[in-house]
Amino acid sequence: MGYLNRASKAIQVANRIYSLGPSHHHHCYRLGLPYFGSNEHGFCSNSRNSNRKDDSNAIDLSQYPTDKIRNFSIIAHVDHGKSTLADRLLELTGTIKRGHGAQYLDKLQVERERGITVKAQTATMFYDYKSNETTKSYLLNLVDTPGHVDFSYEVSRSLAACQGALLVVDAAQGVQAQTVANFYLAFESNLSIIPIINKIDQPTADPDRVKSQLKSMFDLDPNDVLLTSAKTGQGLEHVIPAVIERIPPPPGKCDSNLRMFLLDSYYDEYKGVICHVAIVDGSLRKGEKITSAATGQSYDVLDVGIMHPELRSTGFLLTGQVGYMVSGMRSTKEARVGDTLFHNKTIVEPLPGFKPAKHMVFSGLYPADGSDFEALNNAIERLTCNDASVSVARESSTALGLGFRCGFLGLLHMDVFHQRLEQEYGTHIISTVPTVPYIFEYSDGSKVEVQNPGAFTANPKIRVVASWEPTVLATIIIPSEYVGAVITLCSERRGEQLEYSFIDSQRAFMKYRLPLREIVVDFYNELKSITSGYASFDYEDSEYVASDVVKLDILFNGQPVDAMASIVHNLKAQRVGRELVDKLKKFIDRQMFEITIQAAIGSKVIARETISAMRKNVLAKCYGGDVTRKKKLLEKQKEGKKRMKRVGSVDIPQEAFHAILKVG
Ligand SMILES: Nc1nc2c(ncn2[C@@H]2O[C@H](COP(=O)(O)OP(=O)(O)OP(=O)(O)O)[C@@H](O)[C@H]2O)c(=O)[nH]1
Repeated sequence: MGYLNRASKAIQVANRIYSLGPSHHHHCYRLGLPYFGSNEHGFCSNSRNSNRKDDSNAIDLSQYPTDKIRNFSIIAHVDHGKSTLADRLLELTGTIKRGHGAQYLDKLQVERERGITVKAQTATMFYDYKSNETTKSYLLNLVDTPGHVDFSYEVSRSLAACQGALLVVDAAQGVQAQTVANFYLAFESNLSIIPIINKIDQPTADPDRVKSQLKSMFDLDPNDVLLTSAKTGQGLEHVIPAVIERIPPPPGKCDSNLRMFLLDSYYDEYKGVICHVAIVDGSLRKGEKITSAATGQSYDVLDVGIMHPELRSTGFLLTGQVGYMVSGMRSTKEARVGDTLFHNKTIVEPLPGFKPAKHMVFSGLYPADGSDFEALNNAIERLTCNDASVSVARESSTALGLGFRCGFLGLLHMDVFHQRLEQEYGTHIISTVPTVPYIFEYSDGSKVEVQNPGAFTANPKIRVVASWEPTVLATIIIPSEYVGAVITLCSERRGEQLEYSFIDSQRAFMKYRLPLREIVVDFYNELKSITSGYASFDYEDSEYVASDVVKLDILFNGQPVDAMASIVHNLKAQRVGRELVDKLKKFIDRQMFEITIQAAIGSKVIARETISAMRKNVLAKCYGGDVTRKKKLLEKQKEGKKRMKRVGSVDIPQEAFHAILKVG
């Protein structure tokens, strides 16, 4: 986990949540770097100098025409060391002090716990490059990217502002699934790729083997490969010279009208929406008026600058530069990633934008205690300010009351969102079984997309005649001895093998088409466990395929719990129904009356369990009259009650809702 994520995210989080007082971030605003005034005719020449030479902190961006700029990204499989490498490059260029990264404001709790990077960040560095006896100063923009599959949209977003990428591969682990996925993202975007074999200090490092993998899989010349250890510093001195020599400068035209690409945005309590932008053509200055190609909305540019790595106001940004802009947008929803922004009253061709983030996993979120609806509403609103990739719609459930249906990019994205709601906003939530969007066709020819199985009720007049489910194309790389186990797992999950080959004598490469539904629940953990942790896995969205799916209802004392309904493949319905009922039984305490739990498809019951009546008395465990213990126990019971949901007359604990996530 690197400085970039830690610093920028932590600042946002700290300001919003922990009220730490003035942060580095605001300090930087106060430094108020000089504003160079306006110039109608381009800043492309390096003729402009700072008019405030007395300010040693001044950064004069006009000294950096496009040929002195390099924009690049670091891409890698999770844990191959890209954040550590990014930190080292920031240190090497004096952007942060050595060791500063580790001591800097903490990163998000979820990131710390899960060891993943949630959001990509950008930093500008300056480097004096000596070649042929002359020294020239370069401006380098490093765009950090997250590693996890759920966030691959962030990878493609960051690549749009780059002309090159460092492809980092662990010297011991070699090419892994996300190395393949990231390589192709970069390759398809026509980026210059600099292969780096990192962690060469490890005793198990085998750089020659990794070099031949890179050659055979991606046709990368072994002579072009850099060998580094981001830990010991070995080989790092060659990285920036390679960036300058091998990556082309940004291609934009400085004498054209402004075309600015919106890379990302986040919400800052004090400044409002802060946009990360790349200036493709022309230049942008504070005080100008700009318009969004996507919405037609106009804004005043209130502040412009670079991330160095904190926000440093520079008053303008020139062709090819990457930085931030504050423009009085009220919510990150106005800042559409991939949007083109241009000066008012100019006519420009919008840049090719991105596909909007595609929501692949949906789940209902309800307050564990019904009265906390407003608190949950507030928390979700604030959290989505910084994660516009979550879709939110209100819904209500007979079992759970008022709540929200949220769409996520993947299961990890969903988990992270849930965890942040609880950790950062102190909300207690009940989340329903995650589901993927299915398409149903009725006998009258109409089609519906179903994101919420609970709300999908059969209409006796029009029958369902066909159904489709989304699939993914999965890449799996494993040591050859695990091939059999992986093939078994994939066929249990209804996968279709598309490719099977060997990367080298020890590693197999497989491509599968798998129903998204089958990987949403616990696929990755299972894959890891049957391969002793050696499998690497990545996937991309693919088409919908026809599939025989049915709605499975769960009923308590004859009453369906809409939040527990799911859509499952017909062939698996029997088994899933049985497992759900068995599992639920374990979570329901005996109550004053008998409880029946049933799984049903339409009116056909496929599994049934009963819990006989008995009053559970927590105090029975207390011998004698220890008052404090008694009190504690009662408190605990009260706490437990809060997390119960009453369906009809049956109390269902939150754990029961969570437990059923794992079935399927
Ligand atoms: N031995 C050794 N360990 C390294 C080196 N570079 C990074 N690491 C360690 O490898 C682990 C993963 O490094 P990160 O930089 O967090 O990896 P990442 O690719 O950024 O991971 P995500 O941000 O989670 O995608 C950390 O424990 C690092 O300390 C290296 O050159 N040698």
